[in-house]
Amino acid sequence: MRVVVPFAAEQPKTRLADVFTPAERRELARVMLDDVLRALREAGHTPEVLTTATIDVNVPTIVDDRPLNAAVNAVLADGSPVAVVMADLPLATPDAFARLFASDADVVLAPGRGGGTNAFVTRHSSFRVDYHGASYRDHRERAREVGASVATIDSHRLATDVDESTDLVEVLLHGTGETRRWLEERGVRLDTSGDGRVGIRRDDTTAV
Ligand SMILES: Nc1nc2c(ncn2[C@@H]2O[C@H](COP(=O)(O)OP(=O)(O)OP(=O)(O)O)[C@@H](O)[C@H]2O)c(=O)[nH]1
Ligand SMILES: C[C@H](OP(=O)(O)O)C(=O)O
Repeated sequence: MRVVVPFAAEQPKTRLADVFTPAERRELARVMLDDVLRALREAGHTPEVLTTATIDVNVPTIVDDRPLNAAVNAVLADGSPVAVVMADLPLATPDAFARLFASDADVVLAPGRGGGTNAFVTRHSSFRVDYHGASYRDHRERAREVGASVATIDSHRLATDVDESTDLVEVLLHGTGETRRWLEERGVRLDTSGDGRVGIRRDDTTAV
């Protein structure tokens, strides 16, 4: 099955502007992409990157500068089974991906924290994406509308996409790949000083 990884190459991770400079956000996006590609390869897949601009990466790329939905739906228009896996899932492991691919439902969804769709498999030629907002809920409805059977994968590792600074807590606690190392090298640390949830701070800046 084709496995396609959408990647915003140019101004990624804008919701992390309170923690990282634009250059750091590009680096972070790339190191997360590399972690995802490594886990997919170790799970036995041959991923392709669907990127908004040319990047130097040792897997096949499709360059498409249209918005996310248009670019992914152009891939789905082929009608063949395909998996779409977001590039910002640094906790993803081969075992977590194996669960995604093990289900034989027509549409298999891995929801993200906060309502998104972090990965899916479709074996139904009419299924199309409608990302943003509560896209997990929207994708379930879309799948049902086209008569597809639907399964949901309950996985902390696949549900953890890195959008906001609080998501970095999960990477520092549970990461096993390069993204955790990259964060630690840049002085990103757990902040356990508060009474409530653990946060993050940077050694070289004020707490965030
Ligand atoms: N090909 C493609 N991929 C995209 C596009 N927008 C986002 N992505 C990818 O889709 C996944 C989820 O996107 P977001 O969480 O919105 O990531 P982002 O756009 O880098 O972050 P924000 O600027 O904070 O929204 C990530 O793998 C992105 O790299 C796009 O327009 N085209
Ligand atoms: C693309 C979007 O990602 P999020 O903004 O939820 O990370 C979604 O999954 O619908």
